[in-house]
Amino acid sequence: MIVKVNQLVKRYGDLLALDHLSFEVKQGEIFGLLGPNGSGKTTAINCILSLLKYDKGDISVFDKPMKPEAYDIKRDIGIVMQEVAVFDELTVHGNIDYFCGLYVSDKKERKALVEEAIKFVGLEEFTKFYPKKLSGGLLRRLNIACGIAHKPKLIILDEPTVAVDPQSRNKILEGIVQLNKQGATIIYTSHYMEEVEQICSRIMILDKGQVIATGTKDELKGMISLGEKITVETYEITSHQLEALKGLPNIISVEDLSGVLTIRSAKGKNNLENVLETLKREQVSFGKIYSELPTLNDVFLEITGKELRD
Ligand SMILES: Nc1ncnc2c1ncn2[C@@H]1O[C@H](COP(=O)(O)OP(=O)(O)OP(=O)(O)O)[C@@H](O)[C@H]1O
Repeated sequence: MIVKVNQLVKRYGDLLALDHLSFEVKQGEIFGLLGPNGSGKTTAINCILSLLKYDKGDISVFDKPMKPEAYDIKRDIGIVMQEVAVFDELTVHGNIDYFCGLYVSDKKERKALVEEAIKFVGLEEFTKFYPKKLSGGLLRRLNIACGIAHKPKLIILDEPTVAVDPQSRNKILEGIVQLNKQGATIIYTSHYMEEVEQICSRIMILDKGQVIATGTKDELKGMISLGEKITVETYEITSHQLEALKGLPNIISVEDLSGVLTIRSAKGKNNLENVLETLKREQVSFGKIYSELPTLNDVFLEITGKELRD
């Protein structure tokens, strides 16, 4: 096991930030930690890294107990924290070389690793730039290069795409998948469900320091009753017509919000076909109609009763 967290409890004064949290990260996974702001993601990461003292529980990394002085373990971990942490006095190249140098003393080996990291995050044209001259997205990419240049076995990224432009965001996500393909196990925290769905092989959903659910995205979606969400833009709909839709098989709910119908149905075949037939039969005039599968937000909503997004 790459990481094992057992019954972790962390309090900040009266606030219970982690409430008997247990989970495991296996070799080769991109493990997603998904939760709204304040759910305890950063606290969990800081405990795993022994940056934070906790009240109860055990943590092991690479099957060894994790402690503040476990330098042999720390050497094989790459960290990309939420806050960009680079030196303003050093150039892009200088920063990556500095951080890589903390782990790799051989000059020739380090030179190759630094070059590779620069190429990897696509900062070739900016190697002589100082951090202050970089855009937010490029700065994040530099932050990532500093965390991964020494080729760690475990890479922990805490919300690396917050406030990043779409181009850099895609570059970062592609890069994470690439690092994983090259053999690194990844822990990825985010409150963006789309990103987590896109890249993570397994996802743990956190809320108020507790595990809400864990599984692949399909397993998580299979845990809820919602199977499909059909949206219909109607011009006008009578209560009789609404009742006809509500009476269809597998329907969970039909909501009418100023002419936009949201029809939620349980897993089952032909939901869209049945809705279309009913609209036609009941002579409901409508514009757009589209069907969507459940998202991780729907999973969160059904389990906790609130939205994942703030
Ligand atoms: N140093 C601290 N002192 C007191 N409370 C804290 C401290 N750090 C975090 N908290 C609180 O602990 C809870 C968990 O915070 P944490 O930062 O771990 O959540 P998060 O899921 O990482 O959120 P975000 O996405 O906003 O970073 C929150 O209620 C937060 O306000």
